[in-house]
Formats: sequence, C-alpha cells, structure tokens
Amino acid sequence: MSTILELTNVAKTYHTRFNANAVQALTDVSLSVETGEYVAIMGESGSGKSTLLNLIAALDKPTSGSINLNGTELSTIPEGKSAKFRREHLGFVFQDFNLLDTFKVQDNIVLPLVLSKTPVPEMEKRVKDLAPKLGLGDKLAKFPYELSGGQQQRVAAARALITNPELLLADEPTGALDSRTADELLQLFAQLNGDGQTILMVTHSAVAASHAGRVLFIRDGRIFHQLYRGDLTQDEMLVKISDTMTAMLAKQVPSATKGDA
Ligand SMILES: Nc1ncnc2c1ncn2[C@@H]1O[C@H](COP(=O)(O)OP(=O)(O)OP(=O)(O)O)[C@@H](O)[C@H]1O
Repeated sequence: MSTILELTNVAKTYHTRFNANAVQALTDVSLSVETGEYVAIMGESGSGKSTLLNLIAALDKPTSGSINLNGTELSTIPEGKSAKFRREHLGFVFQDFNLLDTFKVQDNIVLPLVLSKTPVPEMEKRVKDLAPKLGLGDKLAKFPYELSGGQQQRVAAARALITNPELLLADEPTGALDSRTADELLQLFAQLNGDGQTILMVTHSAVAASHAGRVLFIRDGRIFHQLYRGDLTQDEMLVKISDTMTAMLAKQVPSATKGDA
C-alpha cells in the first residue's frame, strides 16, 4: 500500500476581524492515509473536524505544517488552480447533498466533467457505467426533487465519483438520512471501498464510523485516539467506538495516537 494523504504537524488558527481572541482549531495534527483505506473522523461539535476536512480539500490553508496529497504539497497550488486541483483529485459528498434542483440527475452527475471540458461521448459512457452501480440507472432523466433523500445522496455520490477521484471526502453524509437510508448509503460506501476507493468521512454517527477500517477521534483540535477495525465485526467495532466516545466526553482516556487493535 502507498500513502495517499500525509499531514505533518498541521495547525490552524482562526483570527476573526472583530475579535482579538484567536481560535486554535487544530494543533499539531499528523496523520497519514493509505491508498484503499476507509477512515472515519469523529469528535464533539467544535473539535476541529470540518476545519481538518477543509484543509485536506484545499479549501483553506493551514497556519503551519504541511499537507501532501498523492505527491502534491497543497501549499504549492496557486490560488487560482485549487478548484481545478479539487476537481481532478477529490470527490465530495456533503450532508445536504448540494444538488442543483433545476438540473436533471444526469446533468448533476456530469457537472464536474462539464467543468473540466470532458468530451460528451466520454461523459455519457461514464454515467452509463456508474449510474447502475449506485442504483440510479432508471433515475437519470428525473429532477432531484422527484427523488427520495437516499436517492439524492446517491446522486451526490455519483457526482463525486464520476471523476474517479483519488480520495472521496464525505462530511456527515448520513446526517440528513433516516436510519434505513443511511444504512444503504453506508453499504454503498463499504462496497466502493471494497472496490478500492479511498474514503475519508467526518461523522457524528458511531454507526456510520463502525463501517470504516479506522476511526480517528479528535478532541480540542488534536488527534486524541484511533481505533483500527482489524478483525472486529461491525457490531464489535460499534461497541469500541461508543466506549471511546463516552470516555472521550468524560475525558478519561489517556491521549494516544496509536491504535489499540
Ligand atoms: N471561519 C472560522 N472563523 C473563526 N473560528 C472558526 C471558523 N471555523 C471554525 N472555527 C472555530 O474552530 C473550532 C473548530 O471548528 P470546526 O467547525 O472545525 O469543528 P467541528 O468539529 O467540525 O464542529 P461540528 O461538528 O459542529 O461541525 C471551533 O471552535 C469553531 O468555532
């Protein structure tokens, strides 16, 4: 396996214009993700999860430290090139789907390819190959508002995957779904990961995190603990995650960055 993402001593401080107090959102975060891994990031509200995802997505820059995605040091990407870099290397799935309501499903899915000026026949071929894998083969001519929440999230996943991203970033992807639909999306993510897709997912849900191969826990902007799934069943992993969350909230577990699996 090769390393696809490497963060070294990353810190992020926010300075607000009207407030003299700086907010230290991340402190000395070092982590690496191997190609083909499925990593979940958990932590309390305000612990720094979104900040971390935004830095990895090159949507924001760290105050110090470095982030390397598949050989590219993100700080070296010129300002005007970061959108293109994201399109070419990353896929995003958000809590609220972020679909364009006036675009049909097919047009939503190919949007990143349109932006990168992919020839139409190539776009059509990719949609035809991908849509059935996500159960969207018969939904391409519909509008997002004609679909259920779970189907809309699968359209968002298709849009994220259509560019064959090196890394799929998901921010609370099950947050707006009921438990049955959430479970279907998690099954889909597990299947994608089984096919080799590297996934990094921020979630509040212990159930969602229990599908991942590794769970990183963040507290107060630092990596506090990590669990590897190893040979554990999903249910056993769920118990470990819940125990760690409980201990973390009670501030009982000694700070550690090495897994205990
Ligand atoms: N743009 C910003 N300006 C100032 N402070 C910010 C900004 N974004 C985040 N913060 C602060 O940084 C800290 C980490 O926030 P972050 O959004 O990364 O947490 P989170 O773990 O994603 O929370 P949640 O689960 O509620 O989304 C918080 O104290 C937050 O108030």
